[in-house]
Amino acid sequence: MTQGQVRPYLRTTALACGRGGMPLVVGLDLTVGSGRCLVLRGPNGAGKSTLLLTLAGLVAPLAGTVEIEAEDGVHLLSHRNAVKPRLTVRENLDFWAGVNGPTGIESSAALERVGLGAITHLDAGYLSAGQTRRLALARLLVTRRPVWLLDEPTAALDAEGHALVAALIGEHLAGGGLAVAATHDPLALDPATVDHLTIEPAR
Ligand SMILES: Nc1ncnc2c1ncn2[C@@H]1O[C@H](COP(=O)(O)OP(=O)(O)OP(=O)(O)O)[C@@H](O)[C@H]1O
Repeated sequence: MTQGQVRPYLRTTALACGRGGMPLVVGLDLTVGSGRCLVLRGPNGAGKSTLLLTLAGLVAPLAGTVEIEAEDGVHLLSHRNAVKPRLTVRENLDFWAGVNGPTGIESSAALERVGLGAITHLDAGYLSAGQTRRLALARLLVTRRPVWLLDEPTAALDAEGHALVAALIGEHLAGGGLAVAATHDPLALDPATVDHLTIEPAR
């Protein structure tokens, strides 16, 4: 974080969220501060993605509030990778830098970082599942955002990709950011920076 920047935080108060009017998570009081990662766990269908979408403001809460203090907004990495198959890998990233603002590292550096440096010219439609996920991760790097909401960030990634995700989150936290990550995989983060929340399935 640069001097003078507001330290980000995310807070929910008596939050209830769900889909189709059906509550999945109720009475949630959370605070996630700068330098912290909240790891969400729970079985398929418990409501982790729904909670992340609610935190992102894309699904309205059934009750309670979500408060996010962050000067530059939020990144949501969802199941959908938001990759345009007819654009090259590089064009995809430049598109997102244009939409979100090129406030992070250069597209070429971001693509090197996620292991796609040799195929920046390739149409994104030709990427493998793991390569597509890596391209989505590069989007987090080309625009600096203090709050990362990550839904299954390691989905489709190999062992080296899992380590990459842990390293990227670790650097984000060390830079003063915060993250909420839903995952079924182990995330090799510094335990001192991590809090855990298990979402139990609604009865
Ligand atoms: N638009 C919708 N309308 C009604 N129900 C929905 C809608 N979208 C999702 N659901 C339901 O909401 C529940 C929670 O789904 P959600 O994707 O949040 O679970 P999750 O914990 O992220 O699961 P997973 O671990 O499989 O990713 C599921 O039962 C799902 O079928």
